[in-house]
Amino acid sequence: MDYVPPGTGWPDDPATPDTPVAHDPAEVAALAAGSATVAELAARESVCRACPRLVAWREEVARVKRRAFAQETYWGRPVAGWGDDKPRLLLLGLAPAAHGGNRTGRIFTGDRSGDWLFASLYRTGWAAQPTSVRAGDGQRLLGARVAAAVRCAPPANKPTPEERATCSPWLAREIALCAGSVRVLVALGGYAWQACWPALREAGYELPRSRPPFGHGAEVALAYEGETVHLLGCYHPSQQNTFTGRVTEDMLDTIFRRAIELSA
Ligand SMILES: O=c1cc[nH]c(=O)[nH]1
Repeated sequence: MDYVPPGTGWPDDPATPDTPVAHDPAEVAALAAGSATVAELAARESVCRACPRLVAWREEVARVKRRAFAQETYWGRPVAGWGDDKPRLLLLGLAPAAHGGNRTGRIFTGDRSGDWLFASLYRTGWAAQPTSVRAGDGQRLLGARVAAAVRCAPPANKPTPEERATCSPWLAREIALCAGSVRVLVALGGYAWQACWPALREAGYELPRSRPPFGHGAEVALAYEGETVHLLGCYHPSQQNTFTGRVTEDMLDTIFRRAIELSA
């Protein structure tokens, strides 16, 4: 087996061997819509097999592994959202990294982007620890939740438009299940900014007629059941951005401090 089968004791595995599996986009939509809790949603999406290219890639990466992690068992499955079930802050990324979330089973955990992200969340009071290295490491998000627009690690970090559309009901349902408490959403990168727009509409948010351009510090006021909710843009803390100085620690901290102000 090139991935962790459900129900075999992986810390935080939300699924059991009986969890229903989606094999095509229609099943994704039905199972996502029928999920009454974030735990149920996480269980269902964590065994999804609807995108053949992504299933093949996530399992191939889990079989071949990176040399540094050769002794580890890779998760090799879709990576659900993670954190507080009733968050004030919802963070949205692109997709699990091949040797990050696809290895550890927890989004942004065990990759360089996550090192930057969790350090900033810790400095600004949204995380209990400055690092997130593996499921069961004691990390906790404090009033925050992190999810990815696409739940499986994609080849070259680039999901196809069809894969994004197939995965969208999982994202939309997670946004809907958290909407009662969320005051601020942060899109980490332009991909998440684009992907969250239809998912927010499907989740019941009122959006401006046209989507404003993505930028670091961009702010859009949305409404959910009469309450104002803020969408913030933040450059993705990818190695490409952090190596080149396009994103600095201060820039990330500024966004998460702004999220505190807006969610107070
Ligand atoms: O969006 C994401 C999620 C995890 N790791 C990344 O590098 N990007």
